Amino acid sequence: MTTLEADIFCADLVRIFRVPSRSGPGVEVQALQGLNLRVEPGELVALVGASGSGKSTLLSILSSLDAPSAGVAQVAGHDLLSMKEKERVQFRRHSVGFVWQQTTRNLLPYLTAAENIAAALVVAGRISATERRRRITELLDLLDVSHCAARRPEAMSGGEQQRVAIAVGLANRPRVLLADEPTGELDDTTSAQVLEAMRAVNRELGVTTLIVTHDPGVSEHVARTVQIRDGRTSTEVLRSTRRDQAGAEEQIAEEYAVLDRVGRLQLPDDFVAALDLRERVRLALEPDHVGVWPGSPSPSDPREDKS
Ligand SMILES: Nc1ncnc2c1ncn2[C@@H]1O[C@H](COP(=O)(O)OP(=O)(O)OP(=O)(O)O)[C@@H](O)[C@H]1O
Repeated sequence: MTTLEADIFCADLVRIFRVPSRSGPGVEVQALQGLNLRVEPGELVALVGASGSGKSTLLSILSSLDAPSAGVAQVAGHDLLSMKEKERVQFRRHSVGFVWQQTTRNLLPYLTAAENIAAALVVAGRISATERRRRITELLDLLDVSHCAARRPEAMSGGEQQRVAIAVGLANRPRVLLADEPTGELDDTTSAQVLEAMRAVNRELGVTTLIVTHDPGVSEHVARTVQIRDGRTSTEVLRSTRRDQAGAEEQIAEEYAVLDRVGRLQLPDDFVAALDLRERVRLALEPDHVGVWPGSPSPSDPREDKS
């Protein structure tokens, strides 16, 4: 296991919440159960999971708002478990940018778009007025919201607010951009525009981007989607484009299961349902793959055919 060059690296990450109870010793909720995730510099990854799967818990840890109970968590070269307060402030100002679902968390309501970006620049350190103006213009152009420069959030659409929020998140040239349900409050068309904007900044600035969402539709906009289930990453879908024999472009989506360090993997729900797999399955090691069959012998089992 190596963290070399990864911009986001989690290994065996565990987060346990202790919930007190008046009548007894209380209960423990294991929100993350040994999560593994590696995101390379410049990647754009969507982390998709149902409600309660651990998405917000992971994002709180990656953004240093919360600390894990055990495991390894590193972002942009910072070790989140050993980080002291001074480093945490630097980390949040310079190494990561954030885009949250609620606009009120992203933008100050009494400032215009340009002033919101200026505020992020000023908080992070000394910057000349000329450089500040240049950076604001550059970011508003990049996110295609120059027309919102002098508007407050209340005078912008939901999609414009989120694109300005991305500009604010990128103001101090972070290595990593973390987005929590950035399209959660938007309709489908506007969501697609915001995701396209994130793709553009990822492509043009090379900023490593992690989008956390419950919306499986996001996976159509990114090359890599990681599924989180029960506090663990379970499967991944990798999308690529290739040319068929006639030279036409075709989109390919391939599903992979995540194998953890001790050899565990989760089968996708639809695979389990299709073969009615339950309780135990039969395994066979073949020269180039592992076969998985329902526990009871079935006519489709190749080993049955041989006998
Ligand atoms: N502060 C807390 N105290 C106790 N349990 C918690 C706490 N925060 C989260 N949990 C539990 O941890 C699990 C994961 O929660 P989390 O909020 O990370 O899921 P999520 O995937 O973000 O869900 P949603 O999409 O609904 O926000 C859930 O069972 C949740 O009830």
